[in-house]
Amino acid sequence: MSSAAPPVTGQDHSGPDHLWSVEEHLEDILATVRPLEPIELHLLDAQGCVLVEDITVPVSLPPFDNSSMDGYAVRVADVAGASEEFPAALEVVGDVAAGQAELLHVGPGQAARIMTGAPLPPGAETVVPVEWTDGGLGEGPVRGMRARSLGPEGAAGHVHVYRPAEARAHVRAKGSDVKAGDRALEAGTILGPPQIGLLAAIGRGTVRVRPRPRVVVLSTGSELVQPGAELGTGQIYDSNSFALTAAARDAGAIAYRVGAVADDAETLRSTIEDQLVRADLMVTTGGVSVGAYDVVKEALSHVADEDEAGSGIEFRKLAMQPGKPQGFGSIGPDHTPLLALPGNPVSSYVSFELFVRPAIRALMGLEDVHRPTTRATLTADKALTSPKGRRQFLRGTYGDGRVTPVGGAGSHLVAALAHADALIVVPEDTESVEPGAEVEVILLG
Ligand SMILES: Nc1nc2c(c(=O)[nH]1)N[C@H]1C(S)=C(S)[C@@H](COP(=O)(O)OP(=O)(O)OC[C@H]3O[C@@H](n4cnc5c(N)ncnc54)[C@H](O)[C@@H]3O)O[C@H]1N2
Ligand code: MOO
Repeated sequence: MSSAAPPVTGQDHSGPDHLWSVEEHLEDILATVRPLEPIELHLLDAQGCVLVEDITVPVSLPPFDNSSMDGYAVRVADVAGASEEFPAALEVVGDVAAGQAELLHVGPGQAARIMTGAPLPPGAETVVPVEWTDGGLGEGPVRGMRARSLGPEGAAGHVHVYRPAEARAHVRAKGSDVKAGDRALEAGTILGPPQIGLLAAIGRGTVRVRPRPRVVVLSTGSELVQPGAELGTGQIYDSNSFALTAAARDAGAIAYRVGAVADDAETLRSTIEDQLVRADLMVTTGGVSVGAYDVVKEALSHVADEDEAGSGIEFRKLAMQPGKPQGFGSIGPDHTPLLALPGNPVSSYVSFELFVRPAIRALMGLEDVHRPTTRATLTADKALTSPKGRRQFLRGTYGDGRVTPVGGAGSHLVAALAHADALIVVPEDTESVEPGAEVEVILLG
């Protein structure tokens, strides 16, 4: 609709017709949003969070030499040259099980039955797997040990060993994983399942991380009905608050969905005030364009705290499609950032991906706040068209270096959005893209 060129940073943004570029709006948001203060969290509560401390290993892993096989702990010389024809016959002095505190001593001509993970008993130099022995049964090689409850005699008597073993075979050395004093994890690490596993393995119960931001999602519109209820004339189901709450969780936030608020400025203002207590970031949808019932704009245009420079919500137009009308600023005593997204479902989702997701990830202290992008060859029946001066984000499916549009450009097309896994980016100065052309693609993961 507009032929305005993408604005240049530093130019006057004050005019109502000024179109902000996607980058300018995002820069503005990211300049405002600061990482949350670190807190100490239990390991599972810290999943997905950024570590803010270096973690040093207090105790080596493994903490002691232990067996990697169920078998017999023996001396190397006692099994040297052993074969099926000429097995080594050893006296079994007992069992060493994982977690057993009292250790047997293995002397010359002796063997201790040992379980995976159990400490190598003093005197023993190596482990022969049970499959290389007769398991004490005297009937040739066995496939495993009999359960202790079924065959308690297995911990005594004699065992025939059919193969030799080198020193420390099937032995996991103390400290072979990490040593006491080593750096286990560095500050800045994102705690995924393996990192949480390592922290637990070295005995850490809690860690200092930046917490997940609490994001409150609130939709507006008197036409909106909660899914599951009956639709009246002129009503539609509230899908935005569900999509965006899910998207906020997917981005790493603890997200709270507030049911749709009717188009009444006073109700909206008080609902937002009530919600501020549990919000590190507020997201609203709808009510930001130029209609007579565009209540978000009406309610939030004048919330600036006169004592605090820079507070308040500013409504602006962006050189993008969908997602042209946007509001951004801070609100309440703690200057909680608030993003007011347009109501059209695809517009709100695309806006979330471009602006809210990076804000959530910045609050988490993540370095890389953006979705991955790639270049792909456009597969389509006909050329794509895009309004001049607006960066267009079309929905598509991506695979094998190719991207195919799904549905059209309409910002009401939720079904097509549900079948897309990528956004096709058509730059501001491009009005048409031919099939076979290379395009930029944002991968939605
Ligand atoms: N005269 C003009 N009209 C419009 C303009 C404009 O520049 N001049 N901009 C258009 C664009 S672009 C957009 S985007 C929308 C944004 O409108 P609002 O943010 O005020 O959103 P609403 O009017 O409240 O709703 C728009 C549309 O989306 C549906 N909607 C809203 N909330 C939900 C929800 N939670 N779940 C599902 N669907 C929702 C709503 O029913 C409307 O159909 O303005 C254009 N108009
Ligand atoms: O720009 Mo609106 O967000 O197209 O639908």
